[in-house]
Amino acid sequence: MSVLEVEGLAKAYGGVQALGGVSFTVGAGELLALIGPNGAGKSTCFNIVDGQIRPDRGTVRLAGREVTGLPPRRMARLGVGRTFQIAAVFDSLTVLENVQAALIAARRQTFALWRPAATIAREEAQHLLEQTGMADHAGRPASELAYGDVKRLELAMAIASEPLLLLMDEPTAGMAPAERLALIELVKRLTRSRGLAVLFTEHSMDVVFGHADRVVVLAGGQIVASGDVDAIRADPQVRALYLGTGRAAGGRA
Ligand SMILES: Nc1ncnc2c1ncn2[C@@H]1O[C@H](COP(=O)(O)OP(=O)(O)OP(=O)(O)O)[C@@H](O)[C@H]1O
Repeated sequence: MSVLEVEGLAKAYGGVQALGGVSFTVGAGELLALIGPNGAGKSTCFNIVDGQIRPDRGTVRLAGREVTGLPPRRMARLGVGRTFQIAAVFDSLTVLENVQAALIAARRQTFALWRPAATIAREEAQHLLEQTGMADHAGRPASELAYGDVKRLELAMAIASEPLLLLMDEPTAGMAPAERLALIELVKRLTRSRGLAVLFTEHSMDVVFGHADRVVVLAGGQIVASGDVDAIRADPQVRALYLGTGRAAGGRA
């Protein structure tokens, strides 16, 4: 059974058909890239899957259960996590405290008065930092981190809630090429080791073609191609779509 199954998703804004009937699945342990030119409908698709907007038509199923149109809080509780282009970490907390806060929020725990906050979920937080290669930074304020480390911290926080599905909006935006590849390799390792399903948007084609298991290409709200990276790379429609952008297979100029 797929972790995420979307079928016939459609959404119009006034006269603009942002999505015109989109269907795809993401399985456990799979890294699926959703790519396409600006305005293709990627964000609309993400926003439907995490409950921020309701589709006009179509269904969203999570682990076999229909969840179409549920609000974001319910989606989050059912196992949909999301990271945004702009990292959402607390600058004034340490790296470890940020992950502790994410664990506490995920469990809807409150700070027990008789228990110092610093001890709550400390070991699990440390474990998550180890898994994301951030253990050496545990005691540093998040404000001091380099950008690539902020993204790794954000990833540790995102998996703290043990999502079934993680949506990642351009996870490597603003990173240097080597850093981009290191981050997506980490995402892929976590995807495999945790059996996570990851759906990500990405403008860097080196990231997509180097690491995605499958790619879905959207244009004008429709899927124009989907398949493994070799099939997508060779697809004449995809090549035509991206030709003239100055990159081998697309991307923001
Ligand atoms: N709230 C909105 N109101 C009106 N039109 C919208 C709204 N959100 C998106 N659109 C339109 O729907 C279409 C799809 O937009 P969407 O943001 O989903 O594309 P995208 O692939 O995420 O683009 P980008 O790569 O630029 O983020 C575009 O034509 C966009 O202008």
